[in-house]
Amino acid sequence: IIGITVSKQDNFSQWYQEVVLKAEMIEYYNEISGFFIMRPATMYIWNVIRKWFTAEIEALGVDETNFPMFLSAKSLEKEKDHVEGFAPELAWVTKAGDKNLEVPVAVRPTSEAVMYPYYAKWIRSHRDLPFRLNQWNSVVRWEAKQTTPFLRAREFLWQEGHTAHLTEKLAGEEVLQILELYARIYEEILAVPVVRGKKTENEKFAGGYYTTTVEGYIPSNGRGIQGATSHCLGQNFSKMFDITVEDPAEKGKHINVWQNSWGLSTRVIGVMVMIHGDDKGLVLPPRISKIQVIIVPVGITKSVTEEVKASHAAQLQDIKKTLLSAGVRTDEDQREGYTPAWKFNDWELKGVPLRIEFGPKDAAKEVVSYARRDTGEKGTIPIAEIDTKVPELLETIQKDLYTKAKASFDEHRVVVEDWEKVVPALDAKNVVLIPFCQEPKCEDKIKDLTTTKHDESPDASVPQAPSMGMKSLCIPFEQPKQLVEGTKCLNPECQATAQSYVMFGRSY
Ligand SMILES: O=C1CCCN[C@@H]1CCCn1cnc2cc(F)c(F)cc2c1=O
Ligand SMILES: [Mg+2]
Repeated sequence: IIGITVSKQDNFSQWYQEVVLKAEMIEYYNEISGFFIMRPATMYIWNVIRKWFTAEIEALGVDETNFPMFLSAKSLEKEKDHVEGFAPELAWVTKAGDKNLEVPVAVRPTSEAVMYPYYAKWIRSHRDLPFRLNQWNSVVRWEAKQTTPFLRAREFLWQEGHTAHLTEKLAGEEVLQILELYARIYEEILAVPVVRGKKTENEKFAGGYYTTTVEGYIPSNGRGIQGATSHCLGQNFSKMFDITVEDPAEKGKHINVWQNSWGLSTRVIGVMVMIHGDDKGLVLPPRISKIQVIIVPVGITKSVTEEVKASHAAQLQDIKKTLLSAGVRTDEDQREGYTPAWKFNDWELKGVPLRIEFGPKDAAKEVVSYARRDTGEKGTIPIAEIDTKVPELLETIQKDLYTKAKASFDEHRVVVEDWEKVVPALDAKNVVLIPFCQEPKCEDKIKDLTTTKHDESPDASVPQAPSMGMKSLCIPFEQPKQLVEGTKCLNPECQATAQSYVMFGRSY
């Protein structure tokens, strides 16, 4: 096994590709670019998330559904004004066998247009509300930009929830309930901190009314990344698709329902890899690690007597059984012909959070030796205490991973109230919180003003690589501080009054 050949610091994008490949999470689908094969290590993580989220939304009264994967041009037509921007991403089927299809069909990039004609049919009375369906599937978006595993693929797994409510208030409550579930997936399961907020007009889903989002931060390049979105669609789609109920307050009157749609995709796995991984490879939070503890036998040299070998082997089995019955996902590495060191590297590459080394010396002292994957810390635990100490250690690892990532995000999320300090802050791998007027045109201008074209650097001898401008990431629900009355928008070319602090950054 050759490990990761580049350092995360020096070559982040190659580091990332090597980690997802060598940790056996992904295989490139070489037949067609932009598609990736998700292997068991990935599907284990996705299924932990799916099980947890399914239980939570079932408790909210959401049912599961499964709609066809193809869209007719006719139903796409209904949402044409906001879909036109997406048209280049649509994949079309034009033939079946050697016959052209009368009417080409599109592969779903999302399922509003597939589902909502049937919402119109099924939702008649206010007693049908709230109407809530969720489906787990894959969608296809023929991305033009460079693709990368998990973060930007032409097909990805996600869940898409689509709900209908009687009032804006009821819809709004659910939008935030789901957003909080997304935040918990990141924070409690993936040990990744996120900022909760609302997208600006420029960044929201154009077909919707407003978009709420959880935003992540990638320390390696200081970029923001959209983690998952929960949209209130308002009555936009119920007007397009004529989804109405009789007004309970006024007989004969019909009202368009208020809808939400919310989605979280396998992108979450890429975010987790980028944040926790290191130069030895993947680092998995215990909550999502298929193997939480790997036991590696050590010290079985030629000089060890058969008798010691036998008792050591028996004790190792006891240790494994004790951990398994303590609810720890435990395995042993008995591969012949590989040194312990080789095995250590292999399991470190695959991100197993805790290694237990057990040899005759440990047996004699009635301890196990351990090594934490996240910090490398080593120690020993009395065999008599492993059923409590090992689960505790795994919990500590989960918490420490989150705490470390949270500290990094908090340190690199800075309030900037002097325009000159914005680009330097971005260059120092920060996302910034600036007083902002929230005008779309102003946001476009800010992106422009913060895009440094090459050769604009002071001494042209060192042509500064062009760096992308900053986009708005979200309007944080939790504002960093009270905005002083009358504060101006930070954009020097804008005279408008700032509405709030808005988080901006270079982003994925
Ligand atoms: O983001 C979500 C959550 C789950 C349900 N859908 C919403 C909005 C999806 C926004 N969106 C996102 N991407 C798209 C790509 C396309 F090619 C296209 F035709 C339409 C879309 C498109 O509507
Ligand atoms: Mg897109």
